[in-house]
Amino acid sequence: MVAVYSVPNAFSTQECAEIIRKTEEAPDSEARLVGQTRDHNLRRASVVWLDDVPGTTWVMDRLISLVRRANRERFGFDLREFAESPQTASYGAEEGGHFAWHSDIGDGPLAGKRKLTLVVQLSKPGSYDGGALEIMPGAHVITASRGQGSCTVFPSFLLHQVTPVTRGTRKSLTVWAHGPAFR
Ligand SMILES: O=C(O)CCC(=O)C(=O)O
Ligand SMILES: [Fe+2]
Repeated sequence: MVAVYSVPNAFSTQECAEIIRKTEEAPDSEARLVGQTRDHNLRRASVVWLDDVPGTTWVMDRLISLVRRANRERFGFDLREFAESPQTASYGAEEGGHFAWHSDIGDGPLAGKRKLTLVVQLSKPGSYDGGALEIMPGAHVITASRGQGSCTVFPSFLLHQVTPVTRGTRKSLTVWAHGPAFR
């Protein structure tokens, strides 16, 4: 089984631009980690919760159908709900934007039920350097497509990272699908 499922052009260039424009109008918060700690060595990014951005229901609808498709075609996990708002993250070179190796499954009531993680690349690949999304399903690291609008889905327990952004800004959109905890 290939551990990472990807869909190129899951969102069009215009749709990515629309999501960026709408989230930039919303106030952002410095990224908090699973468990609400703030560890800048682990992650530096600013985050907007999509539920706080008006007029983005269509985005959630698209994300849900992408997760359903990935789960049907690849993972077959017991998924029950989308218990957390999708999150847009902005990783800027000036702030040293990055997210070190981590798993998305945490101790909290919601983070403990995460089963699939879906990430959409919102930025044009040439607009930033670094900022690669890397996933480690085993001995090898898989680098997610950088294509704007591409979507990458993987089990939330897999270690993954965003390498430091060294030029420009990388924006991404993440959503989790939840279900009974893995045993
Ligand atoms: O921005 C990304 O590509 C990954 C985000 C992430 O790993 C997370 O929010 O848990
Ligand atoms: Fe993550």
